[in-house]
Amino acid sequence: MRNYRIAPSILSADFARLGEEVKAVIAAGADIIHFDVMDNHYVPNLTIGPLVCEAIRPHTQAPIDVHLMIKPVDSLVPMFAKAGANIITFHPEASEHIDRTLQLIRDQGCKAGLVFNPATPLSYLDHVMDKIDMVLIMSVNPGFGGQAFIPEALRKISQVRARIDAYQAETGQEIWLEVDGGIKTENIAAAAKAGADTFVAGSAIYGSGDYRTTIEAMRAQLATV
Ligand SMILES: O=C(CO)[C@@H](O)[C@H](O)COP(=O)(O)O
Ligand SMILES: [Fe+2]
Repeated sequence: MRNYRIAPSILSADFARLGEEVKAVIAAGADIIHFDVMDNHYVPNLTIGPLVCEAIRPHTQAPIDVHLMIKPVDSLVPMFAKAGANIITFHPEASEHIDRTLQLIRDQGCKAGLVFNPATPLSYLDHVMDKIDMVLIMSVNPGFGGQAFIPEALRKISQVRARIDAYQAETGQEIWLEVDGGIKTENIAAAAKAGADTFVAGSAIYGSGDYRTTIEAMRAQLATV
């Protein structure tokens, strides 16, 4: 069995009690905090920035996984690194110089990743695998929590899994494969079977009455893969 990681998206948390909400999901068995940044430009929604990242940082030792849905990208990277981000991912269409942005994230001491919308081609991976710590496959179009999982994402996850395994065999470099959007207890095993190892879930966890029960149910599903 792979080493699976569950990453609740705080987009569906109670923003008035964000520190407690972050602690609660980690205490309930989650591994990573997923932090969705939207700019009302690259995506049609507006969320949170580095100040909020800095505010939640003292509330957990778990990695903070910052998903940037913003354009341009580079100016905010050092601000999020300073605010305590551990992983920073961005959408390749939103960066003028993808290699430079990946390097900038690593230079700031964070893990770097590329995010693929449902219609974004995987060819963006072609010449930058050496600078990538995580690939994030969107299983919804970015911008909102609570959307339905797009099944075609499974095929894309399988294709990325094959690329990662081949690259890892050749170089030894570890690359995580995250899936984001519409992940629930009912479909998490399918995403794992396709090759994902890190699972973002916002509404399915924060919208459930009992975070621990939901995370345990997800892990039980992962144990069947
Ligand atoms: O990046 C995004 C949406 O753009 C996600 O991280 C969502 O916040 C996940 O929410 P659910 O689909 O799990 O409710
Ligand atoms: Fe996200």
